Amino acid sequence: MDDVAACFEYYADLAESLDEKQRSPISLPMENFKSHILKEPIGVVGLITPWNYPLLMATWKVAPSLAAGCTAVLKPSELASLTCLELGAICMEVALPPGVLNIITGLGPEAGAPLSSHPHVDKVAFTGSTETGKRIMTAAAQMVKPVSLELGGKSPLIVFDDVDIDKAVEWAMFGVFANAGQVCSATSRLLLHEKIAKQFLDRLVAWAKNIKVSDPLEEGCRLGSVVSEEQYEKIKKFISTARSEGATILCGGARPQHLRRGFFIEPTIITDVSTSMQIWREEVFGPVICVKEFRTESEAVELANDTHYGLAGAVISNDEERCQRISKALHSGIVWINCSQPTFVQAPWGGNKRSGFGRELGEWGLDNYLTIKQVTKYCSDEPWGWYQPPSKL
Ligand SMILES: NC(=O)c1ccc[n+]([C@@H]2O[C@H](COP(=O)([O-])OP(=O)(O)OC[C@H]3O[C@@H](n4cnc5c(N)ncnc54)[C@H](O)[C@@H]3O)[C@@H](O)[C@H]2O)c1
Ligand SMILES: N=C(N)NCCCC=O
Repeated sequence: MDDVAACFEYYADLAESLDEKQRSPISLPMENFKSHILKEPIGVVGLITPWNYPLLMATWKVAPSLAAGCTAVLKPSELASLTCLELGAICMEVALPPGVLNIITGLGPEAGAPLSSHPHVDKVAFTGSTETGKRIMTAAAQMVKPVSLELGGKSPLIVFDDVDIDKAVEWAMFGVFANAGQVCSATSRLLLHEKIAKQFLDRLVAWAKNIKVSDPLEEGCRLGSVVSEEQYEKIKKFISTARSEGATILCGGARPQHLRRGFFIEPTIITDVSTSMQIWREEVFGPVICVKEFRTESEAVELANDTHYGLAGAVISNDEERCQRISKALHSGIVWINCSQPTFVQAPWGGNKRSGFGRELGEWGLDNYLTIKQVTKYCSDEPWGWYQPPSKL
């Protein structure tokens, strides 16, 4: 909730500085022309959002689109619509003019799809799965409608042999067990330098077993249930497929014994993974991490980039130059050094490859909802002189 409020405050400030930036001049090579730009709202925007962080994901779109001067139609996930409806109630309370923010609930094909194909919706901003992203892009293409897509990921975390093991273990856990792993940028592929792999995994298992798995309303809870039965079954299937493909479930993999009800899954660590396995290639969106070892920096980078996704990547090492090299080498929109997941409204957020395109947050998040117009004026008293004037006989 703090992040939601901070996001609205941040874009309220950017809306004001946008006014100051209007009419900024473009320098031209001819003196008899003057040019400036106008940043204008793109129009009516369709905002389609997922169920993980349901209000925050909606806010990342609602706040900048309204700050840009757009009107918006928000379609939250059918699995988690209530906080967005509450946002609507707050907008009414603060007298946002009717029609500026519209919220429609419903299933994707019924309530979401019409936004991507509607001729009066000028842009669609989508966060969700890669499969749905493709559908939205296809529908929008028929109208040549711009889209921005924040899709899934299978982000790597690379740990070198010069680190403080316990500190690195904690970031590895935060990277994939926070929010029960239902985080698009979760660092769900752990790459360990072979020299520390055994020691690291021993510590990781010990820390993971120490996580309090409970009803999130209980004091000290660090892992709650996943969102739905469907998601629960999907995650269990990923784990059983990994096992049948020959991987080792080093820890977790099942329902915690003390929780008979609810869609709870233990923090799960999977080793003996090969790059052809499903668990290495596909997004789980659950508290499941898979592990591989590497020997050299170039091998680590190659493994890290061995994915169709490109949302985030992380590296933990005490060698600053190595971290800088790896930041450049990773094919992702976000790189974390010596941490995983911290997210700031000021910094751009988004992916490459099948993790989508476009950037949310920061000034880039506002640009998503603006279109740029050039205004160019001829300011000489002389005629243009390209054609011969008809002779005045
Ligand atoms: N990159 C990011 O910033 C980010 C953030 C959060 C979640 N995600 C991704 O979201 C996914 C999980 O969320 P999900 O299960 O809600 O995704 P989803 O793609 O199933 O649904 C997302 C939204 O799209 C709607 N939708 C479904 N079909 C549609 C269609 N044909 N046309 C228009 N809208 C349609 C849904 O109703 C929902 O509101 C994961 O893959 C995750 O990685 C990405
Ligand atoms: N740390 C935060 N707030 N992460 C949000 C990640 C959104 C993607 O699912």
